[in-house]
Amino acid sequence: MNSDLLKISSLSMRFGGLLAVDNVEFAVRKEEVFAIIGPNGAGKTTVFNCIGGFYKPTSGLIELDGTAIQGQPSHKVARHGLVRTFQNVRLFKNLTVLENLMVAQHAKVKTGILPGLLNLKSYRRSEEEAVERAAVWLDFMGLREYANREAGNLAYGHQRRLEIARCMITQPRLLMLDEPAAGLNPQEKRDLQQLIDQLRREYDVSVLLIEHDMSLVMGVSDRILVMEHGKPIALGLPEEVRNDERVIKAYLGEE
Ligand SMILES: Nc1ncnc2c1ncn2[C@@H]1O[C@H](COP(=O)(O)OP(=O)(O)OP(=O)(O)O)[C@@H](O)[C@H]1O
Repeated sequence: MNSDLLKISSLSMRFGGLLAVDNVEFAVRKEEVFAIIGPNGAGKTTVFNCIGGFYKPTSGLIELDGTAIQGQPSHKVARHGLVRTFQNVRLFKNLTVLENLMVAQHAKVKTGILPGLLNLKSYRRSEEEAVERAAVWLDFMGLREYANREAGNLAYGHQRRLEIARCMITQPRLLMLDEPAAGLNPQEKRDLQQLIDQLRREYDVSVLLIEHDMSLVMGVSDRILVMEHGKPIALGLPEEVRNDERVIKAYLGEE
């Protein structure tokens, strides 16, 4: 049985004369939390952008459960069950918290102009179901009391949780988190670690994250890929990576 959900082979991305990602290979297993770390400019975000359909890789293969997805735009990639958050939270800031969760489900709600105008029963039912799903995620994330507040007015930590809820409500197979701990206080970081753990356990989702916060990475990841200058320099369990000479050198060299 193949337990790999996402498989990256010989991935390279060139920007003009710069080889930002140089022959990267790794696989994320089903229900695994997999982190990519590395000093600034190592190529982590570029790998993310290739996987998420924001960049067309110069070469290489990206497979999700056996289906090649490289070069597909992000909305198509999302249909395969791969969704992401962003380094700087991206929400519809003028919409309420609940509305953000409703918009995220547009692909599931039976919309279409005619059924909506006629207020058909099937349309109403599917909208009710979407509200019910949103309520479940509001509770799960501790955001119910903010349901009718504009997303842009939420505390930053809550915005981050809403962004993750907005991904999870689409029932993804792979959740990609781009520096989810950035801007969070120590308590919020501990909550985030618990949250990631819980999502994987209860929702069978694999998590791929980029993160600079080492305590979160070491605490939550099953395996870690370390990149430097576009190349993978280590891949293994947290304790293996932590003690790897090349990794220590890459990080010390940064300071
Ligand atoms: N769109 C782009 N055009 C040109 N160069 C780019 C582009 N995106 C990234 N780069 C370059 O590619 C290299 C890798 O950048 P990338 O953002 O992937 O690194 P990173 O590991 O995510 O860094 P950080 O931790 O600072 O976010 C850098 O030298 C960067 O300047």
